[in-house]
Amino acid sequence: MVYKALTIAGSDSGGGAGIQADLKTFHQLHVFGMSAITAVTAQNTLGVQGVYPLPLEAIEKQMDSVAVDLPPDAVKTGMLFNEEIIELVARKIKQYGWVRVVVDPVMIAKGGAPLLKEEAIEAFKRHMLPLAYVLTPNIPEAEVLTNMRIETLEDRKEAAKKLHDMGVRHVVMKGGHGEGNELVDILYDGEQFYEWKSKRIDTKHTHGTGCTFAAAITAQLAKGKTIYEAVDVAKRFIHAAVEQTLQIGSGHGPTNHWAFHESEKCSHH
Ligand SMILES: Nc1ncnc2c1ncn2[C@@H]1O[C@H](COP(=O)(O)OP(=O)(O)O)[C@@H](O)[C@H]1O
Ligand SMILES: Cc1ncc(COP(=O)(O)O)c(N)n1
Repeated sequence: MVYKALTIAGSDSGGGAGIQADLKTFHQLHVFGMSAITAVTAQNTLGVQGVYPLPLEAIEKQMDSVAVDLPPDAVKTGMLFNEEIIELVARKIKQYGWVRVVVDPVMIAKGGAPLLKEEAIEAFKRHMLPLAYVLTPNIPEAEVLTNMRIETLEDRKEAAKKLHDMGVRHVVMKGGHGEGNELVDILYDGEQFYEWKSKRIDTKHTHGTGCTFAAAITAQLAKGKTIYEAVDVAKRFIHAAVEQTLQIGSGHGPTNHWAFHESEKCSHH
């Protein structure tokens, strides 16, 4: 059986985040990767040098081409940039009845460049949250989406509940932006909280962590795994990718997309 996943996201010329991170991650997890590019970014480990959204027609055609011939088993969205793209992508997801949809609320690149326009945040909330089988905010993104300050673990749980009330089926809040040596990612399914704790690795090479993590969840969902199993593999995937960093570029380098596969060779996920 060949499982297929589609990523609807921005291109990162530097290869560490966006479409490139998603496809590399799908591939490492043995899922056939497909893409609909929303915007092209000129980007490297030092920052974002240019953002070029694609015409709506080009985005729509890519989604149509994939949908009619290569129906995906799971879908991921990343950089959506503006209100028009958000509305289009939401409309097409509904049109094709895609259910296993992982929405990564990409807002700003590590260096501060906006990947979602501020005036598009309301549209994002309105159109994308109800379509999210899984939403994967980091802490600052969860703060923007819920209009609340998140400091304690209790705050994170309260924000997760709010996001669930806003239409998200499963909230996976990432703890990379928290404090301390221990890092906690949480999952809320509307009833229960689950936690994944790990050691915070001391590195500046975290470009693309969010994309890679959400792509790993998407790949596992494409294979029919439960959300819990999917987050479990994604957590191990990103931990290996951050731990065995590649040391390329002179800024915030990418994660190592092949580290997980190398460390778990011969096992089937
Ligand atoms: N320094 C780190 N050491 C280990 N895991 C990390 C580190 N930074 C991020 N992660 C993991 O990478 C994923 C993305 O984290 P986060 O930084 O919160 O999101 P984003 O990359 O979207 O800002 C999470 O699963 C988080 O636990
Ligand atoms: C095209 C594109 N999409 C997303 C990100 C966010 O990356 P991160 O995973 O580090 O939050 C990025 N830098 N570029």
